[in-house]
Amino acid sequence: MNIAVIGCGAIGASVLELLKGHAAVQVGWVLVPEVTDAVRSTLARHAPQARALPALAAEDRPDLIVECAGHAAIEEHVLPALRRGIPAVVASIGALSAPGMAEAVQAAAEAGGTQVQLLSGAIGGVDALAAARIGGLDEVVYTGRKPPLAWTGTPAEQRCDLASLKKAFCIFEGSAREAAQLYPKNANVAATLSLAGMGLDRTTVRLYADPAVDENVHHVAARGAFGSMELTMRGKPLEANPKTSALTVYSVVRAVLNQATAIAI
Ligand SMILES: NC(=O)C1=CN([C@@H]2O[C@H](COP(=O)(O)OP(=O)(O)OC[C@H]3O[C@@H](n4cnc5c(N)ncnc54)[C@H](OP(=O)(O)O)[C@@H]3O)[C@@H](O)[C@H]2O)C=CC1
Ligand SMILES: O=C([O-])CC(=O)C(=O)O
Repeated sequence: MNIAVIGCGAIGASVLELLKGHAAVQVGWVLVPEVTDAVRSTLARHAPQARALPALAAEDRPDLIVECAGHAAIEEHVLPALRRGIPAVVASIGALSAPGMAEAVQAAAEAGGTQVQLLSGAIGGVDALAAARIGGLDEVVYTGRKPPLAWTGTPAEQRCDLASLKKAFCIFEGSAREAAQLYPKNANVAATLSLAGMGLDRTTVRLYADPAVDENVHHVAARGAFGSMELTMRGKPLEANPKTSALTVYSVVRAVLNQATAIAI
């Protein structure tokens, strides 16, 4: 299988490293806005066969595109690939909270006769929640808690002084749709849980900057016809980006390998 990886940041570089040497999967393309020295160096170490480009050319036809770049990459790369019939796996789930974007993704996949897989990323239990939805859900509440540093460059900076926080501070309470729009790099899990469960407008989200934690802590509680579930993930952040949990990388690699092996789990 010859794949294109979109993004070569904290997730993309780690994905390239973990896929290196897998006989069944070759990375043929890495799509980035600009081919910097850092990108060249990552490719030299982990994917020397790959070509780094700002976009696929018309004659480039990967078997799968793997998005780990950010919300803008959905419109820029994923929609055109889907329309061409190239399947995709996507990490930036929060992008689907923008008006009309979920419909655009669906229309592009249908036009190309292909499928896009929304990855579970930093959270677990998505399988259980999506199954529970079939029977009917009454409530889903997601609470995300990250160290103050992980909220730099976000609207949380206007809500509190992140550097001097002494105790947990609730920087957001509202719907998953609003959370994903305000915190595109920190609320993909909120969007994932709501797309699997009760939808972007009916899923309650609370986000905390918490100096007492050094991991990215995700808690989900759900009730419905199936019974109830409660799950806490304590994800180790990636060194290259404290906003992102390492499990996101493993989730991307799992999805790619599942497409290339005889038994998928
Ligand atoms: N589902 C989940 O649980 C999670 C999802 N995510 C999603 O994954 C994304 C990437 O995370 P992470 O690797 O930590 O972020 P980084 O900022 O470390 O890396 C992003 C990479 O994508 C590139 N990029 C940005 N925009 C585009 C674009 N339009 N087309 C192609 N490449 C682009 C960047 O290039 P440059 O540096 O040149 O801008 C950079 O190489 C996040 O923005 C988030 O949306 C993250 C964590 C969890
Ligand atoms: O990686 C994480 O812990 C989750 C994350 O950033 C997000 O939900 O966007």
